[in-house]
Amino acid sequence: MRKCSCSCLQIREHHRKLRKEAKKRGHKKPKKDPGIPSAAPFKEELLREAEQRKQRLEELKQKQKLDRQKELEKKRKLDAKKNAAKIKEKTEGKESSRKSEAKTNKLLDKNSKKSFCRELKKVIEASDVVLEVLDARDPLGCRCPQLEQAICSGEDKKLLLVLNKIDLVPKENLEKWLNYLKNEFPTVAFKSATLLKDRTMQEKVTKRSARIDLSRNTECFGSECLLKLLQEHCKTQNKAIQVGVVGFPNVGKSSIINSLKGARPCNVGPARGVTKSMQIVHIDKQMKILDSPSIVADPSNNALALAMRSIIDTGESGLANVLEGIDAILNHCSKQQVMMFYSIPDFRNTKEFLTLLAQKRGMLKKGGVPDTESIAKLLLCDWTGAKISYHSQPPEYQRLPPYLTEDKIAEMQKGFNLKKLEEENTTTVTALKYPNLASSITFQSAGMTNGTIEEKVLEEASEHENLETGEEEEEEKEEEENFTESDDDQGNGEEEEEEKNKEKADIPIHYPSAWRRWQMKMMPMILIPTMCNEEWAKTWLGDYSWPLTQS
Ligand SMILES: Nc1nc2c(ncn2[C@@H]2O[C@H](COP(=O)(O)OP(=O)(O)OP(=O)(O)O)[C@@H](O)[C@H]2O)c(=O)[nH]1
Repeated sequence: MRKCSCSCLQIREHHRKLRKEAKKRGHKKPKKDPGIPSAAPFKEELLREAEQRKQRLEELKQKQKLDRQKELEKKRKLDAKKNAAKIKEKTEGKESSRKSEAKTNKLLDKNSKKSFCRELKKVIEASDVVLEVLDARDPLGCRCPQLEQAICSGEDKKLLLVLNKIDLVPKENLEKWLNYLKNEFPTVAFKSATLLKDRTMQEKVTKRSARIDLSRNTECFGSECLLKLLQEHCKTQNKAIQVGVVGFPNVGKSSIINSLKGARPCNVGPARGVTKSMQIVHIDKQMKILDSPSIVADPSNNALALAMRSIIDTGESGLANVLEGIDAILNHCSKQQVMMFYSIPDFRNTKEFLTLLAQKRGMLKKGGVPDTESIAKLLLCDWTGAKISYHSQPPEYQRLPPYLTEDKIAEMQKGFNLKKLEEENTTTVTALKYPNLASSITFQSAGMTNGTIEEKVLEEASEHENLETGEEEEEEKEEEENFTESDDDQGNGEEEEEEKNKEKADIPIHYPSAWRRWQMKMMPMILIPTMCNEEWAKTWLGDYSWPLTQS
């Protein structure tokens, strides 16, 4: 008992202390709402009202909560929209930069095509004799009727055909072609030296000669025959002559010049379009040889001609052309032979062929995906390069092109010792090793390839293209504008609604306490009768009733 009374006292003492300290700090306890006195009239009504008000308050709170949630959702949506817009801007930026890149590429392409034309024209105009270089694997496909016509129509110009890369076709096929071509223009069988000695090469050769036999690549065939032919013509002319070397890309123009010179003054490579401008090479006092950039293939050519004879853009934008090119090549070859040559199983289409080949050669992208694009580019280079052996057959019936009459043929042959040429050709043919017919892929030529010789033609084509691309761009712009306008309209409507909701949510709500509300309600009931009746006032208000009663 004692213990308990002691602890009670201590607690009371503690509470007193706390109250004292609070008083000192001036902190008063908040007054409690006394509520409605139980004797008050209309109590139940007031309580009901209070209940209703509570309910309304709850509803309002709920509504405000919902509004806030809506607002948050809208904010989130807006943020998402902004982010999407940013991403779109970025991608559009990239796209536009890609577009501009493509445009510049196109421009470069156009400019280079123009300069190729210009340089080729210079070479043709400056030449007394023009050598049209043909790839022995598809001689007809390497002939350009526009070029031949331009030379035939010019006075005192001679045109010779040089059948290059004869080491890549079967002997019997080569002979057939020589017999066919000699009926139109004097033709020289040729095999260029593909690995010519310069200082760096000599070092390599001495180091590696023990292992690799380079004689096949360093030796050239037909150069003596060609040089003799040109020198004889030079004698008949009684002046120094200039010999232009022309042809489609990769036919071996520069390699022929290097072989004639016995050195490497001209750049050679497996890529197309290595030579970009006219290059003069002095053979002797009487003869200069002019290297030229390739003939620009006309876009109106069929897919095969474009694949084999044009400088295809191997960038991203030109990928479709590369695949189309491979497709065209495969369609013009014997499938069985292609399968044998590449040692791959049967394939249904070009894509499958490229996939199989990429897998076989280990050309894989990240995750082991076959790199079909790279293998396609490589193949395209291979088919005009220095390795693959394929052959096409000359047409059964020889039909002369319209610009080539019998008289013109005789005129072109004049001044050349054709008998000697034939003899020299046969010695060249017999001196070389050839692939056998079975191992060489049979290829179906697409015929002569149209080329663009005149710069004017290119300009007209580019103007036409510009007009088309301009129209396309305008259409794109219009579409974009329509899209953004409709987007803006939607956005404005939503924003207005949001603002209205915000205004509604911002209205402050003050709720008086229950006691205050009771007072307010009861005030007129007390005041009106007291103002009218002195007795009532005295009983209700006592001494405070005098100002009311006096008035
Ligand atoms: N097997 C073989 N390959 C050759 C022969 N002549 C040229 N080549 C190869 O063919 C490819 C193209 O040779 P280029 O001399 O650069 O051909 P181009 O016509 O000057 O090429 P562009 O300058 O691009 O027009 C090179 O890889 C040469 O090594 C040849 O007689 N036999």
